[in-house]
Amino acid sequence: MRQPAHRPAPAATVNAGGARLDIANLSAYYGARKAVQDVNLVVEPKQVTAMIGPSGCGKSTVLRCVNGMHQTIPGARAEGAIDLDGVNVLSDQVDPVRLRRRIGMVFQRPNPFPTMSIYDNVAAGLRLGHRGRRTPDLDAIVERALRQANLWHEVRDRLKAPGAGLSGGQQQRLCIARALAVQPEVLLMDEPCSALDPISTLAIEDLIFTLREQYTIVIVTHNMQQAARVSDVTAFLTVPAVGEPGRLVEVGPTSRLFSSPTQKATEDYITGKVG
Ligand SMILES: Nc1ncnc2c1ncn2[C@@H]1O[C@H](COP(=O)(O)OP(=O)(O)OP(=O)(O)O)[C@@H](O)[C@H]1O
Repeated sequence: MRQPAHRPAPAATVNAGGARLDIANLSAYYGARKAVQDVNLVVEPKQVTAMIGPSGCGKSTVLRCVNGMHQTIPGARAEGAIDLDGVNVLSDQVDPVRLRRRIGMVFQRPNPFPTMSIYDNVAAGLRLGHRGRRTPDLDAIVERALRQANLWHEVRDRLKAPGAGLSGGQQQRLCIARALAVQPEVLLMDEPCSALDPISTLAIEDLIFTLREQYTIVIVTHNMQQAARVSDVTAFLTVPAVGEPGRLVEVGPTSRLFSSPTQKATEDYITGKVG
C-alpha cells in the first residue's frame, strides 16, 4: 500500500454538482406484498431532501429502489420509473455496478470493511471499478475523499490502521468518504446518525450541510429535529391503515412543511399525535 502524498487533492477532480432524480409512480413489492405505492417525488441537485414517516412506511425501500439495491433481495421488485438525468434506473439495461458508482449509499450502522485499513476502505470502490488496473492518483483521491468527509486531520497519520479501530462517528465519516471516493452524483443516507452519540451526530450534520453544495442528497431520518436542521425539502410518507402499502403524503420546503403542513396526517405526525 502506498502512503498518500501530503498535498491538496486536485480541484479539477471534485464532482461539480449532483443530478436530478425524478421518481414517478414508484411501487415496490417484497414477494406478493406491496410495500410502497405510487410514490412521486422530484429530488433536486444541491439540496438535501429528507424522508420522514413512521416505521414501516417504506422510506428505506424507496432509497433501495433508487440505487438498485432492492434487486439484491429475493422476490423484491419495483414498478414505475426513477429518472436519473434522463436514465431510468429501474430499467434492465442499467448496469447495477455503474449505477452504484453514480448513487452512493450510507447506512444506519457504520459498516467499514473490518479487515481493511482506513486507506483501503476509502480506496475499495475505486479498485473495484478499475478491475485490478492501477487507479491513477489513488493517493490524491483517498485524501480528497477523507477531506470531504471531514476526517483527514484525524486519520492522516494512521492511514494503515484498521478502519474498525475508529470511533463510531469516525467510522461513519469513513463510510461517507468511501462513498464519496467514486465521485457519485447522488448520496443516499439511511438514518446515518441513529447509531451515533450527539457530538458525532453534529459532525455528520455539519458534513451534510457542506456536501449539499456538490451532491444531490437524500436522507432518511426518524428524527424530525434533524430533518428540520439539515434538509431543504422534506417528504412525509405514512401507512394509511394497517397492512396497506406506504404512501407519500406531502412534500415541500422543510420550513413550510413543519410550520404549516397541508395534510392532516402530516400535522398529526409532526405534532406527535401518531407515529
Ligand atoms: N427484505 C424485506 N422483506 C420483506 N419485507 C420487507 C423487507 N424490507 C422491508 N420490508 C417491509 O416493507 C415495508 C417498508 O419497510 P421499510 O424498511 O422500507 O420501511 P421504513 O419506513 O424504512 O421503516 P423504518 O423506519 O422502521 O426503518 C415494511 O412493511 C417492511 O416490513
